[in-house]
Amino acid sequence: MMRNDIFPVSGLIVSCQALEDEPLYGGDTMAKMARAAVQSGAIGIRTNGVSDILMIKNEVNVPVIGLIKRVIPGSEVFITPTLEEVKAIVMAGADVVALDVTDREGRLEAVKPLIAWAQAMGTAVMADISTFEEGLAAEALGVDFIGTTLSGYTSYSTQQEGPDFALLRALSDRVKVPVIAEGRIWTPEEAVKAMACGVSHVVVGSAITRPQLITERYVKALRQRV
Ligand SMILES: CC(=O)N[C@H](C=O)[C@@H](O)[C@H](O)[C@H](O)COP(=O)(O)O
Repeated sequence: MMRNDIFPVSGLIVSCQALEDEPLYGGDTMAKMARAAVQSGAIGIRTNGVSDILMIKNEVNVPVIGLIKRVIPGSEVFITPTLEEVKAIVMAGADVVALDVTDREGRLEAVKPLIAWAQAMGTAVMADISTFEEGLAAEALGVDFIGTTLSGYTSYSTQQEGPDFALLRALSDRVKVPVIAEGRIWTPEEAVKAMACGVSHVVVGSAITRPQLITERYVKALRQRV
């Protein structure tokens, strides 16, 4: 399916997420992060959890990609694992539901009713994938966007420090569904390079909204000098 109506122009989507164990968790902190991002030109926000989706929808006027991270014991699928989360995200008013579309634990089959439910409600679906093959499977499942979110986060995908540019290029060359670059993009130069691979949009999270990780990079660099 093509949902060019959601993000009519290509650009930067800022992921504003703080989990319970992170310093910025709670209150309206992520809504403020979202406001700062939109003030400076972000065309969309990606966020986790009903409360942050609601507050961000209230705060800014750009499309919101919603997900719910939930760890189910015995399973590795943690991004919007079940229909319960899909319903909560849609009801909270997200414009796009992001969910795991990886080839493990029978997920490529199990995810079908989740995609169908969201789309029947008029909410688009972003498939978070980790490999080229999963991208093709996601397209065949009829998702609206394919994100490279999970490359490096499944045991069998390419593990690397930087963004998976090879995957961005390969998928953009092959699929008709818009590809969203996501994962470990830390610099404007990397964002530009991702776009040059042919993707429609770039998601940047930690490099903008996780100060503890940004600080860590500086401290590490300073410690490593000489
Ligand atoms: C693997 C996983 O759980 N990714 C999550 C997905 O929503 C987020 O924790 C990331 O921050 C997001 O993907 C953006 O990536 P980065 O923060 O690297 O720019």
